[in-house]
Amino acid sequence: MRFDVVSIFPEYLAPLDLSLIGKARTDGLLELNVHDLRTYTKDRHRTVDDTPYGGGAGMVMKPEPWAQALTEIAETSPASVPERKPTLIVPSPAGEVFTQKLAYELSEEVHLVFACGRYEGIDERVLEWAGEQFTVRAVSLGDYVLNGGEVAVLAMVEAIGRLVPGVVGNPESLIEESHSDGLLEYPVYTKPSSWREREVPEVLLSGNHGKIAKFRREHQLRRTATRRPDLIDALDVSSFSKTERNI
Ligand SMILES: OB(O)c1ccc2cc[nH]c2c1
Repeated sequence: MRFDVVSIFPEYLAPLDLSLIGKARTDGLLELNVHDLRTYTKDRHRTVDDTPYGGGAGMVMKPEPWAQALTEIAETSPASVPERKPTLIVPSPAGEVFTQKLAYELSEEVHLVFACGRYEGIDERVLEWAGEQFTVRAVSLGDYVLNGGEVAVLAMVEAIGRLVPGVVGNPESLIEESHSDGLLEYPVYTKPSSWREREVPEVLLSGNHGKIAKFRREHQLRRTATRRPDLIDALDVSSFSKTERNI
């Protein structure tokens, strides 16, 4: 999987040199190229923004530097072959919401390109123009607004990259995590079994794997129903036991 990120703050992406994603890059499982948008400006002030047509507060990112940067990336893309285009992800509060389902879908791609907007956003014509060379998707982390796309890209690259085979050492750990089965994950405990007068649930010390699995499933359902009732509505409960349906 190759990632390319274009930003006016390339140093914002430095955390992707660390930990799991950093090791996957060293091991050759992931490739990450970060590009400074100002490299693709032509004026002495390296201008990337200008005032909005129609008036209004703030500035808008000029289209031409983006076209230069994205064209260069597309020309070297492993996905720029007949019947296949690289995917261009544009973080935006006006985008589809990023979910674990979308992370899995995108982890199947060979080349993801991220365009980090700043100011009031990128000239809309860039997203229209880019559709010739890319599959373009505007994506939001959630219903709140950041100051630019970089933080969203950090989250998405980690969420997507960790799903690429070989990146996470034990793939089984991807199975029982939140959202992998539509539910939130169960509570976890470790030593000591008694801590500040709080005990680990007895069943987890029993060695009875059937009872442990039942305990964990019930806590997944209870936690999801309490914290994210919206996820319950989306579940296919036809496989649930009578007890599970009444939690
Ligand atoms: O909240 B966001 O995901 C986001 C993304 C891009 C820009 C550009 C200016 N503000 C932004 C916010």
